[in-house]
Amino acid sequence: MARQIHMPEVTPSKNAVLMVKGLTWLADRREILSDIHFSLPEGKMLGIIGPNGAGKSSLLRCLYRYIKPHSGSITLFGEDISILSAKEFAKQVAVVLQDTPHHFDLTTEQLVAIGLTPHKGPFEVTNASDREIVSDALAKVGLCHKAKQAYEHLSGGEKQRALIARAIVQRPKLLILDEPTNHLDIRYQIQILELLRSLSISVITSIHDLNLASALCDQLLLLDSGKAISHGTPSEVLTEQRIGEVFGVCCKVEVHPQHGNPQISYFYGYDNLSAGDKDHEG
Ligand SMILES: Nc1ncnc2c1ncn2[C@@H]1O[C@H](COP(=O)(O)OP(=O)(O)OP(=O)(O)O)[C@@H](O)[C@H]1O
Repeated sequence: MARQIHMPEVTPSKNAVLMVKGLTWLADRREILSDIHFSLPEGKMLGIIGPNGAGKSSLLRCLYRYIKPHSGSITLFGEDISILSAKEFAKQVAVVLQDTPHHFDLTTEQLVAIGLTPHKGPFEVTNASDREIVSDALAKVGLCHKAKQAYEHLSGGEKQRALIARAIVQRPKLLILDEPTNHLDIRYQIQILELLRSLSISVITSIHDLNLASALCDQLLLLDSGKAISHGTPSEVLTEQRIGEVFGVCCKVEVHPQHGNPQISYFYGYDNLSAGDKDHEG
């Protein structure tokens, strides 16, 4: 049976921060992302969801200019992102990745202060107001007590929170995160996503936990085998049928008693792996 695609029209909107049209990206002559369209309204949080190998990180890499799409366009406040200078781009877009280069020599607060760079002129030194911005960001992610400690000696979850603090300090208009909750315990998963929501900036984040995505994202974009299968509110995207088709699992979707968005319960003992095993392998 043909799968139903649920994609609203991408209409140019005055308050769209980001507009993606017809984005296609190939690696080794294989189409990894196929004709992706979506737009992100200002101040909203968009969760990119989908099975392993669906193309979530590849899409984010196109958005933060690590890779160049083979066709299609990406505009930020109406401007093609490929023509922005590195500094101009960094003033508007901050990125938090899972794997970051080692920062052996830096304390946590020094790492966070790197986020100030796009807003400073050459040779400008850190002043009292910069230090306040850094300590504010450390407080927001619960890391004040680690300010003077070597960043390399933080735990995986603490490093992740320090990187989010660095992105906050950058004061971006758009924040792009690749699985920011990966290393975090459940308390910090909720806290960090709530923090991101409270920043009043537009956020695009890939996320594996569908219940967390449902609770905290305004919109979801569901990818499968490099194609956008569905885009809309969590209630529009997270249906039992679609989750079954795309992830190959059996589930029940109910209304969450607190936030009213879908709450998914998974059933065990159903071998739907063949239906869900759609990585791009081969
Ligand atoms: N540079 C590359 N060269 C070749 N193949 C690539 C490259 N980058 C990504 N791919 C392939 O593209 C597909 C999508 O990868 P991507 O990392 O974007 O998926 P994902 O949805 O983020 O997966 P996961 O949930 O496992 O992190 C995978 O099959 C991957 O092997």
